[in-house]
Amino acid sequence: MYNRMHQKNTSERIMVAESEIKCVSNNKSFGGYQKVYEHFSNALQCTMKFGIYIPPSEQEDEKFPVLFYLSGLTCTEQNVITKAGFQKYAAQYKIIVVAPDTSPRNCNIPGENDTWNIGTGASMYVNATQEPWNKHYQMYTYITEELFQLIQNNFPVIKDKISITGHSMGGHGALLCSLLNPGKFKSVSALAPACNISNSPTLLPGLKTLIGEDKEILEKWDPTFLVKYYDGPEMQILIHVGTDDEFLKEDLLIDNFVKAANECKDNKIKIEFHLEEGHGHSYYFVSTFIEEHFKFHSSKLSS
Ligand SMILES: N[C@@H](CCC(=O)N[C@@H](CSC=O)C(=O)NCC(=O)O)C(=O)O
Repeated sequence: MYNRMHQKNTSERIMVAESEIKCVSNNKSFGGYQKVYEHFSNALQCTMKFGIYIPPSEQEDEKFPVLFYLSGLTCTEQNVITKAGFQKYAAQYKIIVVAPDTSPRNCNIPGENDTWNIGTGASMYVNATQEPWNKHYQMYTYITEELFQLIQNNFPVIKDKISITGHSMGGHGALLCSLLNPGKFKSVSALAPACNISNSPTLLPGLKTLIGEDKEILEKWDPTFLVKYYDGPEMQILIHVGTDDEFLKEDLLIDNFVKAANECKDNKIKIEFHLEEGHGHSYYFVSTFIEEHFKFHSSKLSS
């Protein structure tokens, strides 16, 4: 099956236990292939797309570590694969990069497309409990179980070498998935992450829509609350953010996360924080520092 991954045509269909995945685009890039697949998600009960970059291989059946990249509000799988310029580093460090979409789509939920920070493109990477969102908005399960397994079942993956990163709401997602699953990810990093979602004026409306208003429940999905009680293996977290990031002061609340991480017992959380002069929130910032994140993850994935 691995060899089929490098076929030039895009009509390949790969049968998996859960559902068929279909390659809908395939572009050669830095010796590897940037592909986009489409499949029906059982967790989300809708059709989803994900990007996957397969690095160049030197021998048949070569397997690679994996980096999940979670994107932010308004994104699809396309933003990072067309704007971040990561393929050069994924090829250099021989890492598969998985770029999921940011939410279920076309679920016919009233209001799903009304605003940029609620519903479509705004899953907050949580499992919704509120009707009617809960039938489809199970993005935490999609990322940490369904897609996590699908990638291992269908691509040349080294199964215990999987890391996670993300930008903005996706940075929140990367911190959330790693803190709730101690040891599942070899490393975690984030670019301009939303660290304290239950206090973020921009992200809280989308979160409340999905899981309600109960403060205790909101905090269960908030990395700044979770990190205090983290009791897994020691975790080093690389974070970059720009001084001119429009969301820095009111929405990202990175200082709250760092303060809470310092309260974690046995000092298990070590944060390498970079405040970058003059940078904003966009993919011009992401593409500037993405190489640092590949270097960081490569050092952990190869250990
Ligand atoms: N309000 C604007 C800005 C939206 C925006 O900046 N989205 C960021 C993520 S914000 C938190 O997750 C982003 O990644 N945009 C995609 C891109 O390609 O820049 C709007 O409505 O667009």
